[in-house]
Amino acid sequence: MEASLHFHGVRIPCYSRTPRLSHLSSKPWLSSVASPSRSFHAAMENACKGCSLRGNSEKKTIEAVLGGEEEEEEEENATESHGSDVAPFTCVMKFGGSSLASAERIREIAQLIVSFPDEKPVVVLSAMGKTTNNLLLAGEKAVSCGVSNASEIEELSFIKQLHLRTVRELGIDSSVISAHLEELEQLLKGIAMMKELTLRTRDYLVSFGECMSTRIFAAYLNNFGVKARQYDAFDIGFITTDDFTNADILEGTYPSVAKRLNDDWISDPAIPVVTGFLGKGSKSCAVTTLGRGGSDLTATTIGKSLGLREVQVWKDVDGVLTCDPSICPDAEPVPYLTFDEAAELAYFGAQVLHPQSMRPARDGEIPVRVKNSYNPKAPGTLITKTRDMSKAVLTSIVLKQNVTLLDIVSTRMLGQVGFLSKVFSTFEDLGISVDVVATSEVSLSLTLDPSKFWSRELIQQELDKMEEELEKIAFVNLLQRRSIISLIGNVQYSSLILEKAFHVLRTNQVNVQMISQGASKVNISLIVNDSEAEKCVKALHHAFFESDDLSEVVLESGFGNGSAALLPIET
Ligand SMILES: Nc1ncnc2c1ncn2[C@@H]1O[C@H](COP(=O)(O)OP(=O)(O)O)[C@@H](O)[C@H]1O
Ligand SMILES: N[C@@H](CC(=O)OP(=O)(O)O)C(=O)O
Repeated sequence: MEASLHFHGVRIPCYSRTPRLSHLSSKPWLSSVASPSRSFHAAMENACKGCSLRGNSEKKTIEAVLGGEEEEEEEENATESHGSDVAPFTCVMKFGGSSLASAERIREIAQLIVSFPDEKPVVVLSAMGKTTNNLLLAGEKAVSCGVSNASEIEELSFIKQLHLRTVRELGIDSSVISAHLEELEQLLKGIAMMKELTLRTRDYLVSFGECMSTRIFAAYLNNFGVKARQYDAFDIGFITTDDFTNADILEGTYPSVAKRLNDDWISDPAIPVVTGFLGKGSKSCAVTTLGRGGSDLTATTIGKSLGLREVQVWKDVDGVLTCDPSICPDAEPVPYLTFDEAAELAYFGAQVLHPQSMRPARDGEIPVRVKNSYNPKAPGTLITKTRDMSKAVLTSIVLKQNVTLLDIVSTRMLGQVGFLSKVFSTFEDLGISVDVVATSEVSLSLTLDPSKFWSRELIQQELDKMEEELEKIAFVNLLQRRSIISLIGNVQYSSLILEKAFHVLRTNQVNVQMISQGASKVNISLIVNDSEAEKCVKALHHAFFESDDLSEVVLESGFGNGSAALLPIET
Protein backbone atom coordinates (compact mmCIF):
# COMPACT_ATOMS: atom_id res chain seq x y z
CA MET A 1 0.00 0.00 0.00
CA GLU A 2 1.23 3.47 -0.85
CA ALA A 3 2.24 5.53 2.16
CA SER A 4 1.16 9.15 1.92
CA LEU A 5 1.12 12.44 3.74
CA HIS A 6 -0.74 15.63 3.08
CA PHE A 7 1.07 18.83 2.26
CA HIS A 8 -0.99 21.97 1.79
CA GLY A 9 -4.02 19.77 1.40
CA VAL A 10 -2.44 17.76 -1.44
CA ARG A 11 -1.94 14.03 -1.06
CA ILE A 12 1.74 13.29 -1.21
CA PRO A 13 3.29 9.86 -1.83
CA CYS A 14 6.31 9.12 0.37
CA TYR A 15 9.83 9.43 -1.02
CA SER A 16 10.57 5.81 -0.26
CA ARG A 17 8.19 4.76 -3.02
CA THR A 18 10.26 6.49 -5.68
CA PRO A 19 13.46 4.63 -6.51
CA ARG A 20 15.17 7.77 -7.85
CA LEU A 21 14.90 9.37 -4.48
CA SER A 22 16.66 6.57 -2.70
CA HIS A 23 19.76 8.72 -2.23
CA LEU A 24 17.81 10.82 0.20
CA SER A 25 17.87 8.04 2.71
CA SER A 26 21.49 9.01 3.26
CA LYS A 27 20.11 12.31 4.59
CA PRO A 28 18.54 11.24 7.83
CA TRP A 29 16.79 14.55 8.36
CA LEU A 30 15.02 14.05 5.05
CA SER A 31 14.28 10.37 5.37
CA SER A 32 10.72 10.97 6.43
CA VAL A 33 10.10 13.95 4.18
CA ALA A 34 6.95 13.66 2.23
CA SER A 35 7.50 13.55 -1.50
CA PRO A 36 6.09 16.85 -2.62
CA SER A 37 3.11 17.29 -4.85
CA ARG A 38 3.52 18.15 -8.50
CA SER A 39 3.27 21.84 -7.79
CA PHE A 40 5.78 21.49 -5.04
CA HIS A 41 8.08 19.62 -7.41
CA ALA A 42 7.72 22.48 -9.83
CA ALA A 43 8.46 24.99 -7.10
CA MET A 44 11.57 23.05 -6.17
CA GLU A 45 12.69 22.93 -9.77
CA ASN A 46 12.09 26.63 -10.26
CA ALA A 47 13.82 27.57 -7.07
CA CYS A 48 16.80 25.51 -8.13
CA LYS A 49 16.93 26.69 -11.72
CA GLY A 50 16.81 30.30 -10.77
CA CYS A 51 19.09 30.11 -7.84
CA SER A 52 22.68 30.60 -8.80
CA LEU A 53 23.81 29.86 -5.28
CA ARG A 54 23.87 26.20 -6.19
CA GLY A 55 26.65 24.79 -8.19
CA ASN A 56 25.94 22.49 -11.09
CA SER A 57 26.01 19.46 -8.89
CA GLU A 58 23.02 20.61 -6.92
CA LYS A 59 21.07 21.46 -10.00
CA LYS A 60 21.78 17.96 -11.24
CA THR A 61 20.67 16.56 -7.92
CA ILE A 62 17.35 18.32 -8.14
CA GLU A 63 16.98 17.13 -11.71
CA ALA A 64 17.71 13.65 -10.49
CA VAL A 65 15.02 14.06 -7.87
CA LEU A 66 12.63 15.24 -10.52
CA GLY A 67 13.31 12.59 -13.10
CA GLY A 68 16.86 12.27 -14.45
CA GLU A 69 18.36 8.78 -14.08
CA GLU A 70 21.98 9.32 -14.92
CA GLU A 71 22.69 11.73 -12.10
CA GLU A 72 22.24 9.17 -9.38
CA GLU A 73 25.78 7.87 -9.39
CA GLU A 74 27.23 11.34 -9.16
CA GLU A 75 24.92 12.16 -6.30
CA GLU A 76 25.96 9.05 -4.42
CA ASN A 77 29.57 10.15 -4.71
CA ALA A 78 28.66 13.60 -3.47
CA THR A 79 26.89 12.05 -0.53
CA GLU A 80 29.95 10.03 0.32
CA SER A 81 32.16 13.08 0.51
CA HIS A 82 29.61 14.84 2.73
CA GLY A 83 28.82 11.88 4.93
CA SER A 84 27.45 12.80 8.32
CA ASP A 85 30.49 11.41 10.14
CA VAL A 86 32.76 13.72 8.09
CA ALA A 87 30.84 16.96 7.64
CA PRO A 88 27.24 16.88 8.82
CA PHE A 89 26.43 20.38 7.56
CA THR A 90 27.02 22.15 4.27
CA CYS A 91 25.79 25.71 4.77
CA VAL A 92 24.01 28.17 7.03
CA MET A 93 20.69 29.56 5.85
CA LYS A 94 19.74 32.66 7.80
CA PHE A 95 16.29 34.21 7.44
CA GLY A 96 15.58 37.69 8.77
CA GLY A 97 12.36 39.06 10.20
CA SER A 98 11.20 40.21 6.78
CA SER A 99 11.31 36.59 5.57
CA LEU A 100 9.29 35.34 8.53
CA ALA A 101 6.47 37.84 8.74
CA SER A 102 3.54 35.37 8.61
CA ALA A 103 2.49 31.72 8.44
CA GLU A 104 2.45 32.01 4.66
CA ARG A 105 6.05 33.23 4.63
CA ILE A 106 7.11 30.45 7.02
CA ARG A 107 5.61 27.87 4.64
CA GLU A 108 7.52 29.40 1.77
CA ILE A 109 10.79 29.40 3.70
CA ALA A 110 10.33 25.75 4.65
CA GLN A 111 9.73 24.95 0.99
CA LEU A 112 12.79 26.94 0.02
CA ILE A 113 14.93 24.94 2.44
CA VAL A 114 13.74 21.54 1.24
CA SER A 115 14.02 22.65 -2.37
CA PHE A 116 17.77 22.08 -1.92
CA PRO A 117 17.85 18.46 -0.78
CA ASP A 118 21.59 18.33 -1.44
CA GLU A 119 22.17 20.79 1.38
CA LYS A 120 22.38 19.95 5.02
CA PRO A 121 21.79 23.40 6.41
CA VAL A 122 21.99 24.95 9.82
CA VAL A 123 19.02 27.32 9.89
CA VAL A 124 19.35 30.63 11.76
CA LEU A 125 16.25 32.73 12.34
CA SER A 126 15.46 36.24 13.49
CA ALA A 127 12.23 37.16 15.24
CA MET A 128 9.04 37.23 13.16
CA GLY A 129 8.38 40.48 11.27
CA LYS A 130 8.59 43.52 13.53
CA THR A 131 8.54 41.52 16.77
CA THR A 132 11.84 42.93 18.09
CA ASN A 133 10.62 46.51 17.65
CA ASN A 134 7.32 45.60 19.32
CA LEU A 135 9.11 43.99 22.27
CA LEU A 136 11.25 47.10 22.73
CA LEU A 137 8.21 49.38 22.56
CA ALA A 138 6.31 47.15 24.99
CA GLY A 139 9.26 47.36 27.41
CA GLU A 140 9.38 51.17 27.17
CA LYS A 141 5.64 51.41 27.83
CA ALA A 142 5.81 48.97 30.74
CA VAL A 143 8.20 51.31 32.57
CA SER A 144 5.48 53.90 33.02
CA CYS A 145 2.13 52.18 32.52
CA GLY A 146 1.62 50.64 35.98
CA VAL A 147 1.42 46.93 36.83
CA SER A 148 -2.32 46.67 36.32
CA ASN A 149 -2.05 47.98 32.75
CA ALA A 150 0.95 45.92 31.65
CA SER A 151 -1.17 43.12 30.20
CA GLU A 152 -3.01 45.65 28.03
CA ILE A 153 0.05 47.07 26.28
CA GLU A 154 -0.85 47.25 22.60
CA GLU A 155 2.46 45.80 21.36
CA LEU A 156 2.06 42.78 23.67
CA SER A 157 -1.29 42.12 21.97
CA PHE A 158 0.31 42.44 18.51
CA ILE A 159 2.97 39.92 19.51
CA LYS A 160 0.45 37.48 20.98
CA GLN A 161 -1.88 37.78 17.99
CA LEU A 162 0.89 37.29 15.45
CA HIS A 163 2.38 34.22 17.10
CA LEU A 164 -0.92 32.55 18.03
CA ARG A 165 -2.36 33.19 14.56
CA THR A 166 0.81 31.76 13.01
CA VAL A 167 0.77 28.52 14.99
CA ARG A 168 -2.93 28.13 14.27
CA GLU A 169 -2.50 28.66 10.54
CA LEU A 170 0.47 26.29 10.43
CA GLY A 171 -1.43 23.61 12.28
CA ILE A 172 1.04 23.57 15.18
CA ASP A 173 0.11 23.04 18.81
CA SER A 174 0.18 26.41 20.57
CA SER A 175 2.01 24.78 23.48
CA VAL A 176 5.30 25.38 21.57
CA ILE A 177 5.06 29.07 22.49
CA SER A 178 2.43 29.40 25.22
CA ALA A 179 4.95 29.26 28.09
CA HIS A 180 6.99 32.02 26.40
CA LEU A 181 3.95 34.24 25.89
CA GLU A 182 2.96 33.83 29.54
CA GLU A 183 6.49 34.55 30.73
CA LEU A 184 6.68 37.59 28.47
CA GLU A 185 3.56 39.03 30.08
CA GLN A 186 4.98 38.37 33.55
CA LEU A 187 8.23 40.05 32.55
CA LEU A 188 6.37 43.19 31.40
CA LYS A 189 4.53 43.25 34.73
CA GLY A 190 7.88 42.98 36.48
CA ILE A 191 9.26 45.91 34.47
CA ALA A 192 6.10 47.87 35.31
CA MET A 193 6.57 47.09 38.98
CA MET A 194 10.25 48.11 38.98
CA LYS A 195 9.54 51.16 36.78
CA GLU A 196 12.90 50.44 35.22
CA LEU A 197 14.20 48.75 32.08
CA THR A 198 17.91 47.98 32.39
CA LEU A 199 19.97 47.00 29.35
CA ARG A 200 20.19 43.48 30.77
CA THR A 201 16.42 43.18 31.08
CA ARG A 202 16.01 44.72 27.63
CA ASP A 203 18.10 41.91 26.14
CA TYR A 204 16.14 39.28 27.99
CA LEU A 205 12.92 40.90 26.79
CA VAL A 206 13.86 40.95 23.10
CA SER A 207 15.15 37.37 23.23
CA PHE A 208 11.51 36.17 23.31
CA GLY A 209 11.21 37.04 19.61
CA GLU A 210 13.89 34.64 18.38
CA CYS A 211 13.02 32.00 21.00
CA MET A 212 9.45 31.85 19.67
CA SER A 213 10.15 32.06 15.92
CA THR A 214 12.63 29.17 16.07
CA ARG A 215 10.26 26.99 18.09
CA ILE A 216 7.46 27.60 15.63
CA PHE A 217 9.67 26.93 12.62
CA ALA A 218 11.22 23.74 14.00
CA ALA A 219 7.76 22.44 14.92
CA TYR A 220 6.51 23.23 11.44
CA LEU A 221 9.43 21.43 9.77
CA ASN A 222 8.84 18.40 11.98
CA ASN A 223 5.12 18.46 11.18
CA PHE A 224 5.71 18.12 7.50
CA GLY A 225 8.31 15.47 7.88
CA VAL A 226 11.63 17.27 7.94
CA LYS A 227 13.33 16.39 11.18
CA ALA A 228 14.43 19.57 12.92
CA ARG A 229 15.74 20.54 16.35
CA GLN A 230 15.36 23.97 17.96
CA TYR A 231 18.32 25.58 19.76
CA ASP A 232 18.60 28.70 21.88
CA ALA A 233 22.02 30.13 20.97
CA PHE A 234 22.70 30.98 24.63
CA ASP A 235 22.43 27.28 25.46
CA ILE A 236 24.79 25.91 22.81
CA GLY A 237 27.95 27.87 23.48
CA PHE A 238 27.40 31.39 22.12
CA ILE A 239 29.51 33.12 24.75
CA THR A 240 29.76 36.90 24.58
CA THR A 241 31.03 39.91 26.44
CA ASP A 242 28.59 41.32 28.98
CA ASP A 243 27.92 44.43 26.89
CA PHE A 244 24.17 44.12 26.96
CA THR A 245 22.43 45.23 23.73
CA ASN A 246 25.72 45.17 21.84
CA ALA A 247 27.71 42.15 22.97
CA ASP A 248 30.76 40.75 21.16
CA ILE A 249 31.21 37.07 20.42
CA LEU A 250 34.10 35.52 22.37
CA GLU A 251 36.57 33.06 20.79
CA GLY A 252 35.41 30.10 22.91
CA THR A 253 32.13 30.20 21.01
CA TYR A 254 33.56 28.59 17.87
CA PRO A 255 34.65 25.21 19.28
CA SER A 256 31.69 24.98 21.68
CA VAL A 257 29.07 25.57 19.01
CA ALA A 258 30.77 23.18 16.58
CA LYS A 259 30.96 20.45 19.20
CA ARG A 260 27.35 20.77 20.27
CA LEU A 261 25.90 20.83 16.76
CA ASN A 262 28.14 18.02 15.47
CA ASP A 263 27.60 15.78 18.51
CA ASP A 264 23.84 16.18 18.36
CA TRP A 265 23.84 15.42 14.66
CA ILE A 266 25.83 12.26 15.17
CA SER A 267 23.57 10.97 17.93
CA ASP A 268 20.29 12.03 16.30
CA PRO A 269 20.41 13.78 12.91
CA ALA A 270 18.03 16.74 12.59
CA ILE A 271 18.24 20.18 10.99
CA PRO A 272 19.33 22.64 13.68
CA VAL A 273 17.11 25.73 13.90
CA VAL A 274 19.09 28.27 15.94
CA THR A 275 18.03 31.60 17.41
CA GLY A 276 19.90 34.47 15.76
CA PHE A 277 20.95 37.63 17.63
CA LEU A 278 21.33 36.03 21.09
CA GLY A 279 24.22 34.95 23.30
CA LYS A 280 25.16 34.40 26.92
CA GLY A 281 27.31 36.88 28.83
CA SER A 282 30.53 35.18 29.95
CA LYS A 283 30.43 36.73 33.43
CA SER A 284 26.75 37.37 34.05
CA CYS A 285 25.51 34.17 32.36
CA ALA A 286 22.51 36.31 31.35
CA VAL A 287 21.04 36.52 27.84
CA THR A 288 22.84 39.10 25.69
CA THR A 289 22.12 40.43 22.20
CA LEU A 290 24.59 41.17 19.42
CA GLY A 291 23.20 44.57 18.36
CA ARG A 292 20.30 45.20 15.99
CA GLY A 293 20.45 42.93 12.96
CA GLY A 294 22.75 40.59 14.92
CA SER A 295 21.38 37.37 13.39
CA ASP A 296 23.70 37.91 10.42
CA LEU A 297 26.58 37.67 12.89
CA THR A 298 25.10 34.49 14.41
CA ALA A 299 25.02 33.01 10.91
CA THR A 300 28.63 33.82 10.02
CA THR A 301 29.80 32.69 13.47
CA ILE A 302 28.21 29.27 12.90
CA GLY A 303 29.67 29.23 9.37
CA LYS A 304 33.17 29.76 10.72
CA SER A 305 32.67 27.47 13.67
CA LEU A 306 31.70 24.53 11.41
CA GLY A 307 33.99 25.52 8.50
CA LEU A 308 31.02 25.46 6.12
CA ARG A 309 31.05 25.93 2.37
CA GLU A 310 28.80 28.98 2.43
CA VAL A 311 26.63 31.23 4.59
CA GLN A 312 23.41 32.42 2.98
CA VAL A 313 21.58 35.41 4.41
CA TRP A 314 18.07 35.62 2.99
CA LYS A 315 16.54 39.13 3.00
CA ASP A 316 13.70 40.99 1.31
CA VAL A 317 15.92 42.59 -1.37
CA ASP A 318 17.80 41.14 -4.35
CA GLY A 319 21.15 41.31 -2.54
CA VAL A 320 23.32 44.21 -1.45
CA LEU A 321 22.19 47.13 -3.57
CA THR A 322 24.02 50.12 -5.02
CA CYS A 323 22.19 52.28 -2.46
CA ASP A 324 19.50 52.10 0.21
CA PRO A 325 16.34 51.49 -1.87
CA SER A 326 14.32 53.79 0.38
CA ILE A 327 16.52 56.67 -0.86
CA CYS A 328 17.13 55.47 -4.42
CA PRO A 329 14.31 53.21 -5.63
CA ASP A 330 16.34 52.44 -8.77
CA ALA A 331 19.20 50.93 -6.76
CA GLU A 332 20.55 47.76 -8.41
CA PRO A 333 21.97 44.60 -6.85
CA VAL A 334 25.75 44.39 -6.62
CA PRO A 335 26.75 40.90 -7.86
CA TYR A 336 30.11 40.57 -6.08
CA LEU A 337 31.71 42.18 -3.03
CA THR A 338 34.81 41.52 -0.99
CA PHE A 339 34.56 41.04 2.78
CA ASP A 340 36.28 44.43 3.17
CA GLU A 341 33.77 46.20 0.95
CA ALA A 342 30.82 44.55 2.69
CA ALA A 343 32.21 45.32 6.15
CA GLU A 344 32.80 48.97 5.24
CA LEU A 345 29.36 49.26 3.71
CA ALA A 346 27.73 47.76 6.79
CA TYR A 347 29.78 49.81 9.23
CA PHE A 348 28.97 53.02 7.40
CA GLY A 349 25.25 52.43 7.71
CA ALA A 350 23.89 50.04 5.06
CA GLN A 351 21.23 48.33 7.12
CA VAL A 352 21.35 45.21 4.98
CA LEU A 353 24.22 43.55 6.94
CA HIS A 354 25.27 43.66 10.57
CA PRO A 355 28.51 45.69 10.90
CA GLN A 356 30.44 42.87 12.59
CA SER A 357 29.03 40.01 10.56
CA MET A 358 31.85 39.92 8.00
CA ARG A 359 34.53 39.30 10.64
CA PRO A 360 33.98 35.54 11.20
CA ALA A 361 33.38 35.05 7.47
CA ARG A 362 36.63 36.80 6.60
CA ASP A 363 38.58 34.93 9.30
CA GLY A 364 37.21 31.57 8.23
CA GLU A 365 37.15 32.49 4.52
CA ILE A 366 33.52 31.40 4.29
CA PRO A 367 31.71 32.95 1.30
CA VAL A 368 28.53 34.85 2.21
CA ARG A 369 25.60 35.07 -0.18
CA VAL A 370 22.90 37.69 0.25
CA LYS A 371 19.69 36.41 -1.34
CA ASN A 372 16.06 37.48 -1.62
CA SER A 373 13.60 35.07 -0.03
CA TYR A 374 10.80 36.79 -1.94
CA ASN A 375 12.66 36.27 -5.22
CA PRO A 376 14.95 33.22 -4.90
CA LYS A 377 15.67 33.27 -8.63
CA ALA A 378 17.62 36.50 -8.33
CA PRO A 379 21.35 35.71 -8.16
CA GLY A 380 21.94 37.94 -5.12
CA THR A 381 25.33 39.15 -3.95
CA LEU A 382 28.32 36.89 -3.38
CA ILE A 383 30.81 38.16 -0.79
CA THR A 384 34.28 36.62 -0.84
CA LYS A 385 37.85 37.44 0.14
CA THR A 386 38.84 38.78 -3.27
CA ARG A 387 37.13 39.58 -6.53
CA ASP A 388 38.06 40.90 -9.95
CA MET A 389 38.41 44.64 -9.33
CA SER A 390 39.75 45.51 -12.78
CA LYS A 391 36.46 46.96 -13.96
CA ALA A 392 35.02 47.98 -10.60
CA VAL A 393 34.82 51.72 -9.97
CA LEU A 394 32.02 52.54 -7.55
CA THR A 395 30.19 49.65 -5.91
CA SER A 396 27.71 51.28 -3.58
CA ILE A 397 26.79 54.57 -1.92
CA VAL A 398 25.95 54.52 1.77
CA LEU A 399 24.48 57.24 3.93
CA LYS A 400 24.86 57.56 7.68
CA GLN A 401 22.88 60.45 9.16
CA ASN A 402 22.80 62.29 12.47
CA VAL A 403 26.55 62.23 12.91
CA THR A 404 28.52 64.68 15.07
CA LEU A 405 31.54 66.38 13.47
CA LEU A 406 34.34 67.62 15.69
CA ASP A 407 37.10 70.04 14.65
CA ILE A 408 39.97 69.99 17.12
CA VAL A 409 42.87 72.45 16.76
CA SER A 410 45.87 71.99 19.05
CA THR A 411 46.86 74.82 21.41
CA ARG A 412 50.40 73.44 20.91
CA MET A 413 50.73 72.67 24.61
CA LEU A 414 51.71 69.13 23.64
CA GLY A 415 53.88 67.93 20.78
CA GLN A 416 52.15 66.39 17.78
CA VAL A 417 52.42 62.83 19.07
CA GLY A 418 51.21 63.74 22.56
CA PHE A 419 48.34 65.73 21.06
CA LEU A 420 46.97 62.88 18.93
CA SER A 421 47.41 60.35 21.70
CA LYS A 422 45.62 62.58 24.23
CA VAL A 423 42.71 63.14 21.86
CA PHE A 424 42.21 59.43 21.22
CA SER A 425 42.65 58.39 24.83
CA THR A 426 39.90 60.89 25.72
CA PHE A 427 37.54 59.06 23.37
CA GLU A 428 38.60 55.72 24.73
CA ASP A 429 38.03 56.81 28.32
CA LEU A 430 34.56 58.06 27.47
CA GLY A 431 33.71 54.97 25.39
CA ILE A 432 32.92 57.06 22.32
CA SER A 433 33.46 55.52 18.91
CA VAL A 434 35.09 57.53 16.12
CA ASP A 435 34.21 56.87 12.48
CA VAL A 436 36.03 59.11 10.04
CA VAL A 437 39.25 61.00 10.73
CA ALA A 438 41.23 63.63 8.80
CA THR A 439 44.35 65.13 10.34
CA SER A 440 47.10 67.67 9.80
CA GLU A 441 50.04 68.36 12.11
CA VAL A 442 48.09 70.48 14.60
CA SER A 443 44.46 69.86 13.81
CA LEU A 444 42.08 67.00 13.59
CA SER A 445 38.58 66.60 12.21
CA LEU A 446 36.59 63.56 13.07
CA THR A 447 33.08 62.21 13.22
CA LEU A 448 31.48 60.52 16.19
CA ASP A 449 28.98 57.74 15.74
CA PRO A 450 25.72 58.85 17.42
CA SER A 451 24.81 55.31 18.26
CA LYS A 452 27.39 52.59 18.49
CA PHE A 453 25.79 50.11 16.13
CA TRP A 454 22.39 51.65 16.64
CA SER A 455 22.12 50.79 20.29
CA ARG A 456 23.45 53.68 22.30
CA GLU A 457 22.59 57.35 21.84
CA LEU A 458 25.46 59.74 22.30
CA ILE A 459 23.80 62.05 24.78
CA GLN A 460 24.51 65.73 25.39
CA GLN A 461 26.02 65.05 28.80
CA GLU A 462 28.68 62.83 27.22
CA LEU A 463 29.42 65.42 24.53
CA ASP A 464 29.83 68.12 27.19
CA LYS A 465 32.23 65.94 29.14
CA MET A 466 34.23 65.22 25.99
CA GLU A 467 34.48 68.93 25.10
CA GLU A 468 35.58 69.76 28.62
CA GLU A 469 38.41 67.19 28.42
CA LEU A 470 39.57 68.19 24.95
CA GLU A 471 39.51 71.91 25.73
CA LYS A 472 42.41 71.31 28.12
CA ILE A 473 44.67 70.89 25.06
CA ALA A 474 42.79 72.25 22.05
CA PHE A 475 40.20 74.59 20.58
CA VAL A 476 37.13 72.51 19.91
CA ASN A 477 34.26 73.11 17.50
CA LEU A 478 31.38 70.68 17.67
CA LEU A 479 28.98 70.48 14.72
CA GLN A 480 25.91 68.28 14.98
CA ARG A 481 23.41 66.95 12.44
CA ARG A 482 25.97 66.03 9.81
CA SER A 483 25.93 63.05 7.44
CA ILE A 484 28.62 60.73 6.15
CA ILE A 485 28.23 59.76 2.51
CA SER A 486 30.48 56.77 1.91
CA LEU A 487 31.53 55.93 -1.60
CA ILE A 488 32.43 52.25 -1.46
CA GLY A 489 34.45 51.12 -4.42
CA ASN A 490 37.84 50.78 -6.00
CA VAL A 491 40.00 53.47 -4.46
CA GLN A 492 42.55 52.83 -7.23
CA TYR A 493 40.15 55.00 -9.21
CA SER A 494 39.92 57.58 -6.46
CA SER A 495 40.71 60.57 -8.72
CA LEU A 496 37.99 59.54 -11.11
CA ILE A 497 35.48 58.94 -8.31
CA LEU A 498 36.31 62.25 -6.65
CA GLU A 499 36.24 64.20 -9.91
CA LYS A 500 32.80 62.89 -10.69
CA ALA A 501 31.50 63.19 -7.11
CA PHE A 502 32.67 66.78 -6.72
CA HIS A 503 31.22 67.72 -10.08
CA VAL A 504 27.86 66.38 -8.92
CA LEU A 505 28.08 68.11 -5.54
CA ARG A 506 29.13 71.44 -7.06
CA THR A 507 26.27 71.25 -9.56
CA ASN A 508 23.95 70.74 -6.60
CA GLN A 509 25.64 73.62 -4.69
CA VAL A 510 26.67 71.40 -1.82
CA ASN A 511 29.78 72.14 0.21
CA VAL A 512 31.72 69.15 1.49
CA GLN A 513 32.89 69.80 5.05
CA MET A 514 35.38 66.99 5.39
CA ILE A 515 36.77 64.22 3.24
CA SER A 516 38.57 61.05 4.20
CA GLN A 517 39.89 58.02 2.35
CA GLY A 518 40.01 54.99 4.63
CA ALA A 519 43.10 52.83 4.93
CA SER A 520 40.96 49.90 3.78
CA LYS A 521 41.21 51.32 0.24
CA VAL A 522 37.57 50.68 -0.43
CA ASN A 523 35.93 53.78 0.98
CA ILE A 524 35.95 57.52 0.41
CA SER A 525 33.84 59.41 2.95
CA LEU A 526 32.36 62.86 2.44
CA ILE A 527 30.75 64.84 5.26
CA VAL A 528 27.81 67.13 4.41
CA ASN A 529 24.90 68.69 6.30
CA ASP A 530 22.09 66.29 7.21
CA SER A 531 19.61 68.54 5.44
CA GLU A 532 21.42 68.12 2.10
CA ALA A 533 22.43 64.47 2.44
CA GLU A 534 19.59 62.62 0.73
CA LYS A 535 19.59 65.04 -2.19
CA CYS A 536 23.34 64.44 -2.59
CA VAL A 537 23.00 60.65 -2.44
CA LYS A 538 20.26 60.67 -5.08
CA ALA A 539 22.34 62.89 -7.37
CA LEU A 540 25.48 60.79 -6.86
CA HIS A 541 23.57 57.57 -7.47
CA HIS A 542 22.12 59.00 -10.62
CA ALA A 543 25.53 60.07 -11.88
CA PHE A 544 27.37 56.86 -11.04
CA PHE A 545 24.74 54.19 -11.61
CA GLU A 546 21.88 55.56 -13.65
CA SER A 547 23.92 57.13 -16.46
CA ASP A 548 26.40 55.23 -18.60
CA ASP A 549 29.53 57.31 -18.07
CA LEU A 550 31.17 54.93 -15.67
CA SER A 551 29.81 51.65 -16.88
CA GLU A 552 32.30 48.84 -17.11
CA VAL A 553 31.99 48.91 -20.92
CA VAL A 554 33.17 52.50 -21.04
CA LEU A 555 36.02 51.69 -18.70
CA GLU A 556 37.18 48.93 -20.98
CA SER A 557 37.47 51.22 -23.98
CA GLY A 558 38.50 54.42 -22.23
CA PHE A 559 36.81 56.93 -20.00
CA GLY A 560 34.14 59.34 -21.15
CA ASN A 561 33.93 60.68 -24.69
CA GLY A 562 36.66 58.64 -26.25
CA SER A 563 39.44 59.90 -24.00
CA ALA A 564 42.52 57.80 -23.31
CA ALA A 565 42.10 54.39 -21.72
CA LEU A 566 41.73 54.55 -17.99
CA LEU A 567 44.29 52.68 -16.00
CA PRO A 568 44.28 52.22 -12.25
CA ILE A 569 47.09 53.75 -10.21
CA GLU A 570 49.63 51.12 -9.21
CA THR A 571 49.85 50.75 -5.44
N1 LIG B 1 22.69 49.03 0.28
C1 LIG B 1 21.62 48.31 0.62
N2 LIG B 1 21.37 47.15 0.00
C2 LIG B 1 20.31 46.39 0.32
N3 LIG B 1 19.40 46.71 1.26
C3 LIG B 1 19.58 47.86 1.94
C4 LIG B 1 20.69 48.72 1.65
N4 LIG B 1 20.63 49.77 2.49
C5 LIG B 1 19.54 49.60 3.26
N5 LIG B 1 18.89 48.45 2.93
C6 LIG B 1 17.67 47.93 3.59
O1 LIG B 1 18.00 46.75 4.29
C7 LIG B 1 16.85 45.91 4.32
C8 LIG B 1 17.26 44.47 4.54
O2 LIG B 1 17.90 44.34 5.78
P1 LIG B 1 17.12 43.80 7.05
O3 LIG B 1 15.86 44.56 7.26
O4 LIG B 1 18.06 43.73 8.18
O5 LIG B 1 16.73 42.35 6.55
P2 LIG B 1 16.32 41.09 7.40
O6 LIG B 1 15.40 41.56 8.49
O7 LIG B 1 15.63 40.24 6.41
O8 LIG B 1 17.60 40.51 7.89
C9 LIG B 1 16.20 46.11 2.97
O9 LIG B 1 14.80 45.93 3.06
C10 LIG B 1 16.57 47.53 2.59
O10 LIG B 1 15.49 48.41 2.75
N1 LIG C 1 15.47 40.46 15.54
C1 LIG C 1 16.70 41.21 15.71
C2 LIG C 1 17.88 40.52 15.10
C3 LIG C 1 17.97 40.49 13.62
O1 LIG C 1 19.00 40.13 13.08
O2 LIG C 1 16.90 40.84 12.92
P1 LIG C 1 16.83 40.91 11.28
O3 LIG C 1 17.55 39.70 10.72
O4 LIG C 1 15.35 40.89 10.98
O5 LIG C 1 17.48 42.20 10.82
C4 LIG C 1 16.54 42.64 15.21
O6 LIG C 1 15.46 42.99 14.76
O7 LIG C 1 17.47 43.39 15.31
